[in-house]
Amino acid sequence: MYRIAVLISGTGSNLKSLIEDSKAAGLYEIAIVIADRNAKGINHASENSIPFLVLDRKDPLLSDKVLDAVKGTDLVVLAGFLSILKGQILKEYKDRIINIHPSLLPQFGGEGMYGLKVHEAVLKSGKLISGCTVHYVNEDVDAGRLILQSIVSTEGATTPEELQARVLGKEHETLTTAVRMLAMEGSARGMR
Ligand SMILES: Nc1nc2c(c(=O)[nH]1)N[C@@H](CN(C=O)c1ccc(C(=O)N[C@@H](CCC(=O)O)C(=O)O)cc1)CN2
Ligand SMILES: NCC(=O)N[C@@H]1O[C@H](COP(=O)([O-])[O-])[C@@H](O)[C@H]1O
Repeated sequence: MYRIAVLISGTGSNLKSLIEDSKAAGLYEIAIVIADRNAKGINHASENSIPFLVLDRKDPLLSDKVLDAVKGTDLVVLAGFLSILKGQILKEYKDRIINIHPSLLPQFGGEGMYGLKVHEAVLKSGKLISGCTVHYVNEDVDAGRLILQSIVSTEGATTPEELQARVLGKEHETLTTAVRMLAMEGSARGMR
């Protein structure tokens, strides 16, 4: 079975959709959930008997502790994870860490661009469309190869919260689709 680790920092709605999809699809299982703070989303793990680990985002060894915890998994999924990964994990898990970002990268990404800040910037820009992006993770924030994008209209969205809610709904289907694709590809490779 294709095993994934899911990393969170917040409410975990993307984690929740991955938990539901893993049960529905049977293509992958969530081996561990890791938070870099006492995130509400941990409740989704505990309610589904999924092992979880809470780390400290201020810990200089955070990335190394994440690497230790994800060993044995096939894919690491950053689902609202707000710490920047550094060092050995990026080498050992090259092309095996993905992230979901709430804009159409390369626009509105990079250091400092997370959560509502992204949607504020999109609305301020006057763009008629926004969306979300699943991409590979490398040492440069939000600069890895794109995997999947989904588009939403910004029409009628007057607050960042309204746009966030619209984009978040698309994130759930986009992230689960991307994970299914990688799980099928990984399982097929493993069969060769
Ligand atoms: N090596 C990488 N690590 C991470 C990436 C990445 O592409 N490469 N993506 C981020 C997720 N992300 C956008 O999708 C992102 C997350 C956080 C930040 C940011 O500026 N964070 C603040 C701290 C915020 C907090 O802890 O509350 C900061 O670092 O000062 C930007 C983009 C995940 N990791
Ligand atoms: N740059 C990273 C970033 O902004 N990630 C965003 O954090 C939210 C987490 O929501 P969730 O905890 O409900 O899944 C999501 O909107 C995700 O795109």
